[in-house]
This record gives sequence, structure tokens and C-alpha cells, in this order.
Amino acid sequence: MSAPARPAPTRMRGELVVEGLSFQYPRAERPVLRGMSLRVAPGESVGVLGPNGSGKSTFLSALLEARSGHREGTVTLAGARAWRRELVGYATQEVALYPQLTAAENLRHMARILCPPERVAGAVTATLDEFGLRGRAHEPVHRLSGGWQRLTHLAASFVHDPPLRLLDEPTTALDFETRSRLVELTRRWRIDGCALLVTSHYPEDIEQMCTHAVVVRDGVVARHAPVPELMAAHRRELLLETTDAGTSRQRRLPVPRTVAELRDYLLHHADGRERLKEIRTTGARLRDALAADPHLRGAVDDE
Ligand SMILES: Nc1ncnc2c1ncn2[C@@H]1O[C@H](COP(=O)(O)OP(=O)(O)OP(=O)(O)O)[C@@H](O)[C@H]1O
Repeated sequence: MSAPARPAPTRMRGELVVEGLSFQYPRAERPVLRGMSLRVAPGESVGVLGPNGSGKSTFLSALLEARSGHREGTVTLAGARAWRRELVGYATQEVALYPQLTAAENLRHMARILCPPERVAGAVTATLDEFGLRGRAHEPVHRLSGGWQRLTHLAASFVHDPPLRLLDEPTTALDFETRSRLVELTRRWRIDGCALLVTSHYPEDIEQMCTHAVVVRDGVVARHAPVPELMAAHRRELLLETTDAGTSRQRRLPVPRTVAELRDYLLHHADGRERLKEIRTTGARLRDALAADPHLRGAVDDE
């Protein structure tokens, strides 16, 4: 028997706009967030990067006013300040499930809170299928492995198919297969017009699950860039794009240390038939040197 289709969502797609968000825990000496500003459009997934303790989890919870403390700034979703909770799914860093209940019972419990009554059964079945949890649906959660518990936690957090999804270190404990499933799900959610915020310590998570990333430092957004750009900066790579008879080729190479080394690259990689189209580099000194080179000027992309 085929699973009942997920009932058509009354999904309100809209941009998340955060302006000047500050947050201070009760009795703390100073605020953790000091004026974070950020936009996430439908179909975008923004990775939140930063060292331990920089405030990534605090940021996600402060969006929802989930923790006690002093909050300032504005947060709107599709222009509305007062969100309906069915619009947001929040998968916290810690797995939050009832261990004695089965995966299906946990999902049903959340669906009863977050969905209209006529949608509960359909939402549970569709989410179990979406996350590949059918085979484990009737196991008590405490008997599941850490990875399946994490996946069940994510499923329970998004059982109501919300347009805004917050994922705090979602790949913790996932093995290769379940992680790949999650990466694929995030891709589908984006195509479906959801907006995502994802924290992770793993660059490959950000690379595979996010379109953009922000770096949080000293309680503010220190950098906001498309993921390829940010990852290039992280790895200090050189992106070399050449065209040959209308076909573009991109190569990622380690950043050369000198312009002479770059010339060698070009001789080596872009042979006579290929025309140099673009060099993009994150090495500031190299960029300056390239800009000063009469042969290469114009091929350098500003960051
Ligand atoms: N309930 C709390 N009360 C007071 N301070 C807190 C509370 N929760 C977190 N903090 C403090 O807020 C700061 C930011 O913590 P947060 O967990 O948001 O950082 P994070 O970037 O998510 O860290 P990690 O990468 O380790 O998960 C830390 O200094 C932390 O000690």
C-alpha cells in the first residue's frame, strides 16, 4: 500500500529578516549576541560558523525567544513579527525525544501539537517515509542507535513541514548513509522553498547543505558570503576558469605564492586552445600582485 501523500501545506514562504539581534543570558556579565543582522530568503540555506562558545546555538534559540534573557532587535518571517509556531521547526543540538515512546509515537506527539487534527496521521506517515524511518518506526527510541535517534529527532522537529528550519549541529552521530540522507533532504527542502539555518563545525556539512554561510565573531556577523566563496577563503584556493570553444572549465588549485608560479599554472593547465576567463583568489597579496600585472589585470575578481 502506498503511503498517503503529505497533505498540501498551507505554506507561507517568506524571508527571514534579522536586524540588530542582541541577547544576554540572565545574570551574565555581557551579551552573547551584540547586534546580529542576517537575511535568509526562501530556498536559501545559511550555515552558521564560529568557534565553540561564539553564540551559534544562542542565535538559533534567540530567534524564537526560546530561552530566558534580554533580547533586543527585530526578527521577522515573511514580514510578520509574531510567528505562528507551525511556521518554524527547531532541531536543537541535544536530541529531544521521549525515550520510552517509539519513533512513530514521538512524531505523532509533535504532530498533535503542531498540525491541525485532520493532518496528524498524514504528516506522521509522510515524515517517517521522508526520513527513511519506516523500518524503525515501532522501536522505542531508547533502543535506537545514536544516529537513528538523531534522525528521529530531526523528523519530529520538522513533522509539520515548516517553511523555516533551524538545524543545530544536525550531523552529530550520523553515519555516512544517514548523513547523505540528511544532505539530500536539505536539498529537497530548499527546492521546495524552505529557508534553512544550519550550525556545524564541519566545513563539508556547510559545503553540502548550505548556499551561504555567516561567520559569527564577538556576537556579530563578521562575514556573510556564498558558500563557494567562503570555502575558497577557508582553503585558500585559486579558482581558475577557462573557456575552450564555448565550454567553460573550472579548476580549484592551491593558491600560488607568486605571480611567476601563477604563470606556470596557466601554461600548465590552460593550454594553447583554452582562453583564460577568470581567476578568483582569496589571497589578498596575490590579488594585489595580479592587479599590478599588465598581462593579468582584469582577470582578477574582487572579493
Ligand atoms: N543558559 C546559559 N546561561 C548563561 N550562559 C550561557 C547559557 N548557555 C550558553 N551560555 C554561554 O553563551 C555563550 C555562547 O554559547 P553557545 O552555546 O550559543 O555557543 P556555540 O557557538 O553554539 O558553542 P558550541 O560550538 O560549543 O556549540 C557561551 O559563552 C556559553 O557559555
